[in-house]
Amino acid sequence: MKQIHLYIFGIGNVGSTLINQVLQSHSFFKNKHNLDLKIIGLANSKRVLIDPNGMTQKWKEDFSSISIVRESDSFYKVANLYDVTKIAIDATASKELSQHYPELLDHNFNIITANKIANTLSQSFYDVIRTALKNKGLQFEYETNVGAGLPIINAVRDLYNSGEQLFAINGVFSGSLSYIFNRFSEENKPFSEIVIDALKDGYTEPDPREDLSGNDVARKLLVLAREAGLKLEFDDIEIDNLVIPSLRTASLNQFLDQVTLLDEVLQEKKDALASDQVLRHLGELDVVNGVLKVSLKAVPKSSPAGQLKGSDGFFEIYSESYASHPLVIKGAGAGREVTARGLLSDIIKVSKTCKEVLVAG
Ligand SMILES: NC(=O)C1=CN([C@@H]2O[C@H](COP(=O)(O)OP(=O)(O)OC[C@H]3O[C@@H](n4cnc5c(N)ncnc54)[C@H](OP(=O)(O)O)[C@@H]3O)[C@@H](O)[C@H]2O)C=CC1
Ligand SMILES: N[C@@H](CC=O)C(=O)O
Repeated sequence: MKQIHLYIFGIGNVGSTLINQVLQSHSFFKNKHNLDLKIIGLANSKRVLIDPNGMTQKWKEDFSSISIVRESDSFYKVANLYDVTKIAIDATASKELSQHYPELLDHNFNIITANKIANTLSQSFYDVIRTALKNKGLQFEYETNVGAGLPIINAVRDLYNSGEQLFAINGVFSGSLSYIFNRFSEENKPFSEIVIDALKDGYTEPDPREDLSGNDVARKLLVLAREAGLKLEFDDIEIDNLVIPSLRTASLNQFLDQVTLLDEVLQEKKDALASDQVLRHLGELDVVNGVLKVSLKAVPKSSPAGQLKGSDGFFEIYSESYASHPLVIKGAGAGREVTARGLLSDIIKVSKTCKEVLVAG
C-alpha cells in the first residue's frame, strides 16, 4: 500500500468539498489503486489543524475546536517526521501562498493547485518552479486552473508535447462569467443580482471582481499560452474590464455593497443587442502571433457560444490536425464539485506516478 500524506490549504467552497470527496472514496482508492490517502493538515488563512492519523468526517468540528494559530512552518515540522509522499494542495486564491511554492518544493512537497496565481506571475518565477521540480524530481499539476474539472490543460499539453503545431484556442473560458451572462441574457433581472447569486453558489472567485475585471480569464489564457510554449507576461494581455473605475480599488465589502452600480452599463449593452444576439464573455489565444484577448461580445444566439447553458465552459482548440474542425471541449467550467473532483483526479495521478514508499498494511 502506498501512503500519501495530503496537506490542504483553503477550506472554502473547493477545499471543503475536496476533503469530503477524499474521505468518501478512501476505501475505493485503497482497493482500486493501492493508495492510502491521508489528510494530515488543513489550513485557512489564519489557523491549521494537524492530525498524523488523518482527518475524519468530523474535520469541520475539529477545525473549529482544536485548530491552532498558523505559523509559517506549521506543516513542515510534521511533514518532516514521515518518509512518505507528500502533496500540498492549494485551494486558495492567495498570491502569498503561491509565492511560497519554491519553499514547499524545497521541503519535498509535490504541489497540486486550483489557484492560478503561481502559473501567472512573472515568466522568471514560472521558470524557477520548473527548474526546482526537475532538480527535486517532484510533480506539479494544475488541471483545474482552466475549465475547473474539464481536461483542457492535458489536451493542450499532450498536443504540444507530441510535436503538434497549435494555432489558436478560443471560447468561453470562465465558468463564472458563463453562468452570469447565460442568466443575464435569459432573465429579466439586474446584472448585480445574478453576480451575487453566482458568488453565493460558489461559482465565482472569492472576489467576483477577479472574474468581472477579466483578470481570471486572462490568467487562464496565460496558463495555456505558457503550456503551448509561449513566453509571455500578464501585462501582454488585452483585457476588457467590466468593473467601473470607482469600484476597482474598493474593499470587497464596499464592492458588494455598491455592486448595483454595475447594472446601468451592463443593461445598456444588453438593450443594444439585436433580437438574435446574446452577450458572451470570450477569450482568444492566438498561439501563432502570441496575442491574447479577453472581451465581452455580442454573438448570435444560434452560435455554439450563444447556446451555452448553466456554468458551461467552451473551448475550441485549433491545431495542425484540428485545423478546419477544432477539437471542442465543453461542460461545467466552474462549481465546487467539479473543481474538487478535478483536484482529486490530479491527486490520484501524482500519487500513482510518484516514487513509491512502501508501508505494510
Ligand atoms: N469555485 C470554482 O468554481 C473554482 C475555483 N477555482 C479556484 O479555487 C480556488 C479556491 O476557490 P473557492 O474555494 O471558491 O474560494 P473560497 O473563498 O471559498 O475559499 C478560499 C479558502 O482559502 C483560504 N485562504 C486564503 N488565503 C490563504 C492562505 N494564505 N493560506 C491558507 N488558506 C488561505 C480561505 O481562508 P479564510 O476563510 O481564512 O480567508 C478559504 O478557506 C481559487 O483559486 C479559484 O480560482 C478553480 C476552478 C473553479
Ligand atoms: N472564476 C473561475 C472559477 C474558477 O476558476 C471561472 O470562471 O472559471
